[in-house]
Amino acid sequence: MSDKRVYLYDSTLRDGAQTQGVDFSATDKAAIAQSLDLLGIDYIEGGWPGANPTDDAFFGNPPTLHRAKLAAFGMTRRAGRSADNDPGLAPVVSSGADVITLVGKSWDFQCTVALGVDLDENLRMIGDSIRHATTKAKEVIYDAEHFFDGYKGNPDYALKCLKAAHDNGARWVVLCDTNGGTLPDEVERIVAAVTKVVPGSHVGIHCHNDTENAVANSLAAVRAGARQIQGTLNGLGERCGNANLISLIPSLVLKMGYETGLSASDMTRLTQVSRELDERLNRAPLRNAAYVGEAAFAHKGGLHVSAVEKDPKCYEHIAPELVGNHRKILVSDQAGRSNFVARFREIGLDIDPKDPRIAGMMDEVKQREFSGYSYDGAEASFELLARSYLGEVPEYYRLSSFRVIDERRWNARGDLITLSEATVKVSLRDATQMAVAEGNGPVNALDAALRKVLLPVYPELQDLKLVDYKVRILTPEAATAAVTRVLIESADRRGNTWTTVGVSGNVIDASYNALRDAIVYKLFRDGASV
Ligand SMILES: CC(=O)SCCNC(=O)CCNC(=O)[C@H](O)C(C)(C)COP(=O)(O)OP(=O)(O)OC[C@H]1O[C@@H](n2cnc3c(N)ncnc32)[C@H](O)[C@@H]1OP(=O)(O)O
Ligand SMILES: CC(=O)C(=O)O
Repeated sequence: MSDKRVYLYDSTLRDGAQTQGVDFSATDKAAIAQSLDLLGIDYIEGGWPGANPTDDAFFGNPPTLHRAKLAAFGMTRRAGRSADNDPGLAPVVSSGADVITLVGKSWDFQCTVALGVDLDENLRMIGDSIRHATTKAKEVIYDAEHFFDGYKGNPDYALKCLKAAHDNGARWVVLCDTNGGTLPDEVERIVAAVTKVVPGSHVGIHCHNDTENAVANSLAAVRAGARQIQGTLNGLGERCGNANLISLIPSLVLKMGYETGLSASDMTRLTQVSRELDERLNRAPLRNAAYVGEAAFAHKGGLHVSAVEKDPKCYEHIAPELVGNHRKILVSDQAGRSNFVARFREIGLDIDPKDPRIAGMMDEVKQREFSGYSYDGAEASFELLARSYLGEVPEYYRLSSFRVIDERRWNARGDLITLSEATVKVSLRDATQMAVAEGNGPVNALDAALRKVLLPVYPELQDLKLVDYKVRILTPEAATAAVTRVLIESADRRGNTWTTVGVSGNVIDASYNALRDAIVYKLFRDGASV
């Protein structure tokens, strides 16, 4: 095996499950394991058999893996027990997993304080447990908890712990920066010292992100000779998390020239895998996530876009496609002509880059951004603005007025309820039409009334769904008189999504503006006839 091969060990389902706010079901775990397997990760740590019913259910019916080895996690035997008579160790070693990973102490301070055992007994706990595990699984790994703190305090003892594991059959000894306080230069120095005792091809690294250095520390360990990296998807994990495999893998492969189990085509799935995890956790993906974030290759500054148009290398450290991401050109008050021209090309708007109307459009966007609009997250409103400026957007309807009433009252059953009612009046194909609708809130009522009046003429709107509604206060110092910005995300059944923006000192008015753009954009995209 090449000296450049680094093995990836994913702990999303174990250390990741220790993240505040994360609670995987056994089904979640199976789906994530399959996604990691497809990606080309070498080891997938499924959890701790015997620790909770979810992990028991997962190991009771493990997913079929084609490329990865499944690892079961546990701790070394309790003090004073034998390894084959330890009720905590038993479910781990009999889990049927290909690999058993046992965490054990390697910091003398932890032995005396946390375990309350003498240092020799801890060495026996490690050796006995590892030896016992080797009789039950094909491969055994020792996670040396607090290794770096231990090494700094008592290097001889920390190394003895590694030797106890290695000499008793551990395939890997993994140096854990459990408290996450070690810096890259220390990691590199200490790992280099360890490889004089245990060969680097048997040394792994497990870093926590408490100083935001988990990825840098893992890369430093590899530089010093370690050949296994433990980490998690999107950096999940106890406290500040673990080393983020999603950003670590491309750095390791594309920048440092190491090999992993991922092929170049597997790497193009990184963005998808990262976002699928966020989707499962019901949280928004981090926009500025390295490599895979929506903003990782988004260009906003006019100078940047002008140069990226000539050669993307001017402002991109790698081609976004290598990790399955894509380039994005934003239009905002930071934009120059190049941003506009690039954006027009993206939306298929045919305009000569030298057209003098572009300057007028730029002024209008900058003025609107000054008043609170933000177009870099509301592409559909920008497209409507640009196309309207060029006279391409028909007037599908003209709003004459709307009125919204909120009422809080007791109903006949004695419950306190709040209802909204909206009335809209529009001119539509030369006739005035009016509709009234109720909703659980004013925007909901307004949306319902607009649909009621527009649907008979534009059946396309049947297929318009509002999927997200966000309000941001732009002038909090003005308290309840503040200017608000509303962003609405809409979707249709074909899977198209688009975002629109509205701004006003009145939140209903701002919502109407964003709602109007959402409707008009849908009609325009569908080619609705006026
Ligand atoms: C660095 C890490 O992230 S390691 C992984 C940490 N993950 C978790 O803890 C999640 C899963 N853990 C659990 O579900 C529970 O803690 C269990 C089932 C493992 C143990 O639960 P309990 O038996 O109730 O023990 P509890 O968690 O309160 O305390 C841990 C015990 O293990 C002992 N212990 C801790 N580490 C080790 C070790 N490496 N080897 C042997 N014993 C250990 C502690 O001294 C303590 O013993 P005590 O009960 O005699 O005081
Ligand atoms: C094993 C582990 O999770 C740690 O030491 O951080």
